[in-house]
Amino acid sequence: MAKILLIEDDTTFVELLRFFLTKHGHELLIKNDIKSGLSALNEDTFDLLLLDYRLPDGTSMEILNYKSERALTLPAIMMTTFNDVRIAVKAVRSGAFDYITKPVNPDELLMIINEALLEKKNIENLSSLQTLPDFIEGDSEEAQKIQEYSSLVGPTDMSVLIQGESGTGKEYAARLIHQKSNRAKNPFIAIDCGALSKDLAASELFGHVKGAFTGAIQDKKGQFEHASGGTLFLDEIGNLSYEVQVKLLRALQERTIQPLGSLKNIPVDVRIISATNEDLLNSIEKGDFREDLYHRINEFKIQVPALRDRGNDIDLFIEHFVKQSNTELNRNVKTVSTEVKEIFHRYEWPGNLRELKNVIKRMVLLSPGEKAELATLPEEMIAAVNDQPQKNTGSDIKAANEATEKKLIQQTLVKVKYNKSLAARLLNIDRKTLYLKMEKYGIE
Ligand SMILES: Nc1ncnc2c1ncn2[C@@H]1O[C@H](COP(=O)(O)OP(=O)(O)OP(=O)(O)O)[C@@H](O)[C@H]1O
Repeated sequence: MAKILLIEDDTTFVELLRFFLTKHGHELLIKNDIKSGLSALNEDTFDLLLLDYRLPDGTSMEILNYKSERALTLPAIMMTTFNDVRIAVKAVRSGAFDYITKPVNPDELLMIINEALLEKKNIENLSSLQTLPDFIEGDSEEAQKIQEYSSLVGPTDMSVLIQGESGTGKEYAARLIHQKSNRAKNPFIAIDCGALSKDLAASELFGHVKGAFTGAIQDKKGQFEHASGGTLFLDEIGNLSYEVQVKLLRALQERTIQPLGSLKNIPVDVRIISATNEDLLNSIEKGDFREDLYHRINEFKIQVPALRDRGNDIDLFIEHFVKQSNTELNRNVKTVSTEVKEIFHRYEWPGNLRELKNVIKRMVLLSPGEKAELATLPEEMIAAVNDQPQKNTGSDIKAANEATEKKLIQQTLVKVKYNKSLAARLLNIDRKTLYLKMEKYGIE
């Protein structure tokens, strides 16, 4: 049983949810707008948030922001209309556990709630998952490179920077590196820097002593100390404030930390793996990210490819996620129809593997038989594919162009012995564009 805060203004729908969720043993507190929702959140503790996106006094992004600022760990599920799916993806990036589109399928909602509660429990019980269940390697050249690089860099103590779009598997890659390291038996602690408020980030990383700031009622160890002997995974590192970046740099250089409010230097032995889905070089140019820290965390870079750039790896993931969903949902889907497969291959997957996993779970849930049909896919996904210009199936022009471009850049760089100004001139592009492309293709 979970204590759920439901923030929704559609009274009929509220009644339906109240009936359904209490029938399944959950306790519900219902609020109809952001203002009353926030004060409920402030006054009481809940296990889960169920949020309607559009509310009379704004959108639920405000609730998600409040949750991040306070570093509240309770999972939030966003309910949106079909047209709001992009917003829903944004919500997930802003810390929502998942989203569900309206009209809500009650079984699907229950499934997501159960998953969210399970994940919350797992995080609370074990912030370091030592095993990587069901890891799919992939056959594409890019995927093989991740394996190869992880094996090479794993046993070293080098700081690794993992770049890739949201949901591509950056945390999975980080766990893989940890597993291949000599630290594998020690903790792997993942911190979502995007979800930490400016004020809490330093205390979360380095700890604090009693009285260090209002609300610091007792000493608290930071994650650097908890990860001792192991790996600290800093996800969305670009979101750390400048002040915390300075402290982090000092911790990495001196291998000691100073809890807030303390003068004591505590030695730490932690390997740092960071991840970002933004271009940190851009952030450096804008003055948002320190260049010295960038070089310190980027002793080795791994680029995790977007799902749309992984060629036929998608077929392996489809098979894998279908099997996983069959087990979780007690279904028996053995194949997907040709139409479904075509949509999967043509869709752009802005949310990458996480989105594919969610779409497949929904598809499996809605498939009573052995074959998953087109009607089980979200309508907006089919519409998005149908709006795209038809691709030349079998030969992906974008991928082919990018491969040619990458090869040309590599050949030119070798020819001019990595003189980038000369290479840029020969390639007829400016230096900045060359740097961006080298970054994009992982050319060192
Ligand atoms: N190699 C893999 N094999 C199987 N499943 C994977 C693999 N990589 C990622 N996944 C699945 O995809 C989901 C997204 O992966 P992950 O959380 O590592 O992505 P991310 O890039 O760190 O996301 P974000 O940018 O939001 O932090 C995970 O829940 C995991 O189930």
